[in-house]
Amino acid sequence: MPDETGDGLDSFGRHQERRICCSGRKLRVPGDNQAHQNIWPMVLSQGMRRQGRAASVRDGSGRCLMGDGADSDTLLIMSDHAVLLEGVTRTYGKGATEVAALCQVSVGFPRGSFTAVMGPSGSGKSTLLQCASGLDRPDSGTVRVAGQDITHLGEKELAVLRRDRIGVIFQAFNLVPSLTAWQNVILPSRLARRRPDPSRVRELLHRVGLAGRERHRPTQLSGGQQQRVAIARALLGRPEVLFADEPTGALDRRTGHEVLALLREAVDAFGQTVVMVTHDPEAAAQADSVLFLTDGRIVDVLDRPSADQIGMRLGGRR
Ligand SMILES: Nc1ncnc2c1ncn2[C@@H]1O[C@H](COP(=O)(O)OP(=O)(O)OP(=O)(O)O)[C@@H](O)[C@H]1O
Repeated sequence: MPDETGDGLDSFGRHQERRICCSGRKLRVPGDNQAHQNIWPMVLSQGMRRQGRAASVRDGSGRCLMGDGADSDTLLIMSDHAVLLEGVTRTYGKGATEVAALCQVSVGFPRGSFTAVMGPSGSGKSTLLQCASGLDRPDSGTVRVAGQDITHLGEKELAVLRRDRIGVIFQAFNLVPSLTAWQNVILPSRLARRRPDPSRVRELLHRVGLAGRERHRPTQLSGGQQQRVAIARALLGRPEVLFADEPTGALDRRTGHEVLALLREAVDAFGQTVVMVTHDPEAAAQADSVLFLTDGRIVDVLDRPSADQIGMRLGGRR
């Protein structure tokens, strides 16, 4: 198949097959002069073009998902991504201080999947999460959440989206200082006019190791405990997508395991989608796939790797 885009990809961006495998739905795409090709729509390596040359797209059972002339946009949406980034670029600063935090990143996170994002410090992991969750705007490219293009949404619409569909566990905890741990956990539900189930709130606080701390205010809690309040808060509403930036970084081993179990359960029992930045190979090994960033670009994806395999990929330190 000729490299028509000049960037190492054929007209269907098919080089992703070589290095991308995941829990996403596998589609079969007919090539020009080849039998049906399998492609993995979960992650599109940066630089993938919309070629729009697929004659038709069929799923594994041969059912036609897409007809003549439809473009790869349709293909991507049909593959049921909870979050989809296409050609996302985010640059900070200007001139001599300019930093390209993300360069043409295209990646899809399938509904009900758990993805870990890894890479060296400054490789763009947090920026990826911020752009994907609508907390930051890319300079170019698009971000879709549940099929909706959020790139140009106003602040009010973004706030509603984040309240109703997205949970974030970020390094800045954003707890309300005047509220107790319990009140902080239920605040988003209250704002969304939902009545939180007290037994679920109790269970979550217990599982993140905060039993007995329900009435403490943030200033009466350690940094790690404050983060755990934020984790319980993000999990309570069972959002469609959960973005977690180093959720276990400040936790002891036992609580870290419990938090990872909660994230895994969110995916397995409730079909939520989790995207988690971590530096810890043990934590990343809980995910369905691990995506590696370097200098703002996706450079590799591993499917269900072990902690040892992840350690090897990071530089053979294990
Ligand atoms: N607000 C900002 N202003 C200027 N530069 C920024 C800003 N935010 C991030 N950067 C730069 O963008 C690059 C990517 O940052 P980012 O925080 O996404 O990296 P990271 O992979 O999450 O790093 P770490 O693992 O250290 O948290 C870095 O070079 C960083 O210095």
